[in-house]
Amino acid sequence: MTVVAAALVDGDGRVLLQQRSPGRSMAGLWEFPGGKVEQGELPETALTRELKEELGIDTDAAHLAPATFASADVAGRHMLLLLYLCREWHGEPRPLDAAGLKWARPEEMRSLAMPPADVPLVRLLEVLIPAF
Ligand SMILES: Nc1nc2c([nH]c(=O)n2[C@H]2C[C@H](O)[C@@H](COP(=O)(O)OP(=O)(O)OP(=O)(O)O)O2)c(=O)[nH]1
Repeated sequence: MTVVAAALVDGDGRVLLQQRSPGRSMAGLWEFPGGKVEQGELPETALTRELKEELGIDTDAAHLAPATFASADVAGRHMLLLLYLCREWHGEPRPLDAAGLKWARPEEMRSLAMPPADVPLVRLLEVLIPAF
């Protein structure tokens, strides 16, 4: 399965995380907004769709910059997670599909419970989004 996710970065270098809702796999963990790419769908189209569904924001594929990826087994299935950086969007993110939203500096994410596949991604974000 291919999963696309976004690190939405604000003007202070903070990244938006959402908390997985009760009843879902990995409930309570903090993840990057996104989801599964559907059959025949372009990854950027899937991510734009997921960001609209989950956060109510509008994004343009031109503002989705490929950042890194994770390759991991999730519940017995292979998952390839493509992480994009996004610094421009329209609208105020709302938790339409999540238990909550949180803006966090990459170094703050180390103390948050996140899916195992996300841990190496966070290390890279610390480099990509320097403190200022
Ligand atoms: N959106 C997102 N998904 C992630 C991250 N890390 C990670 O392992 N995943 C996994 C969780 C899910 O298995 C899958 C994302 O698909 P989804 O969000 O559409 O999955 P879902 O909860 O509807 O379905 P399921 O896993 O309960 O079957 O990728 C992440 O940072 N963001």
